[in-house]
Amino acid sequence: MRPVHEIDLMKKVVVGRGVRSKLPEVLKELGNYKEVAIVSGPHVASTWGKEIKEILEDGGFDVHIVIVRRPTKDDAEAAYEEVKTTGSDVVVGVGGGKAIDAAKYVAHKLNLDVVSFPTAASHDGIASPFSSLRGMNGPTSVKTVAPIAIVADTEVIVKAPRELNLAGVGDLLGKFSAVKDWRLAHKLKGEYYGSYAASLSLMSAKHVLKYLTALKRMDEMGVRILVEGLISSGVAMCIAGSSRPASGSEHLFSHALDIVANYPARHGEQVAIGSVMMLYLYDSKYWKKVRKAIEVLGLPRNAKELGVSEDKIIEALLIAHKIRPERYTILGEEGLTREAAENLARRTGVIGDEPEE
Ligand SMILES: NC(=O)C1=CN([C@@H]2O[C@H](COP(=O)(O)OP(=O)(O)OC[C@H]3O[C@@H](n4cnc5c(N)ncnc54)[C@H](OP(=O)(O)O)[C@@H]3O)[C@@H](O)[C@H]2O)C=CC1
Ligand SMILES: O=C(CO)COP(=O)(O)O
Ligand SMILES: [Zn+2]
Repeated sequence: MRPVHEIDLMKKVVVGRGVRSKLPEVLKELGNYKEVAIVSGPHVASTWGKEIKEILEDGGFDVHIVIVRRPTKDDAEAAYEEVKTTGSDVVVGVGGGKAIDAAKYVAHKLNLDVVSFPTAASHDGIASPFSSLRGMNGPTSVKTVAPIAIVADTEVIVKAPRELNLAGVGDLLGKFSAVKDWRLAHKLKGEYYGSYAASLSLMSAKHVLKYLTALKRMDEMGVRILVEGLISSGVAMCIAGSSRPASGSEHLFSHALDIVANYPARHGEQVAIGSVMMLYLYDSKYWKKVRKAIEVLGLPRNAKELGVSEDKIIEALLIAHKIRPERYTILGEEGLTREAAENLARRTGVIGDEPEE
């Protein structure tokens, strides 16, 4: 039990078709803002970013677009310097994970509110108080600030590249193992465990299995289900005050793969495969369910489809436990032996020809 538990949550969530037109009224409802900094990537800035700027200007705001090219601390710092010179009083992140992470970073440094306007639903950072930027302390996310509002326009997100949105589904599938790891750490190490946050996170993964057909279609209904799942997971992190409910050994595997193979695939694609392997270690029936879901959705199933060599998978499995030693998981303190890692990857079909039936 924690003596004091503070929770920062968003105040407003607007999800639906065409809700970008509601941005001015959402901002007016939340604060007395006048100058808006839109933080966006170069491609999105010239498409959706431009349209959002016009919508906000029509709503009476002064708007500055600040471009972030790479998901690095240096680029986020440059964005911070630029936003500072504009004198903006609110930040709106418009884009995929990179833009929203940078927007949260900038807002945190300037002590401003930040609104999340995802143009792709590629992971649960769209709703969490964490940013994942290269060049920070290691590959894991760092605490920045929770968005004060999320405005998710399904008409926008449905037009994002399908692989980006599918990666968001993969990130949600990771919650099956993440929550198991959290519970394990509570039982074995006495770590704080919040059952409400854990349930919320787990529910987002269960929703994926329940609504697999709509998610496979990834039409506006699918996008809505996905966004709601990502928000649910983001809220779980807000409640827990850490990414613990949403990130366990499957995320460690993904972070390790980013290190050994230099960011070979999308976050959620790696996490989903990691979850299959970690659930196998738990001897959970869910390893096959998650594997089946991956197959149905068309997410990468193995090393080849991820675009990495089988050796890199093994290397990642061998170092995963060292990434965040303070967060106990099924990988334990010593990690896996090479033989165990190879067996695990082979039996789950991540390397080799066929998974175990
Ligand atoms: N905060 C967190 O908890 C987490 C954060 N991350 C971080 O998130 C980032 C990955 O996010 P992800 O969304 O996959 O990648 P990006 O934000 O890099 O987006 C990928 C590409 O898609 C483009 N794009 C975005 N939306 C659209 C759209 N609607 N139509 C067409 N193109 C679009 C982007 O354009 P443009 O170039 O204009 O941006 C970019 O070129 C990484 O930096 C990773 O570290 C990962 C996991 C968790
Ligand atoms: O991706 C995340 C949750 O889905 C954040 O996880 P990390 O804190 O491990 O970076
Ligand atoms: Zn994740």
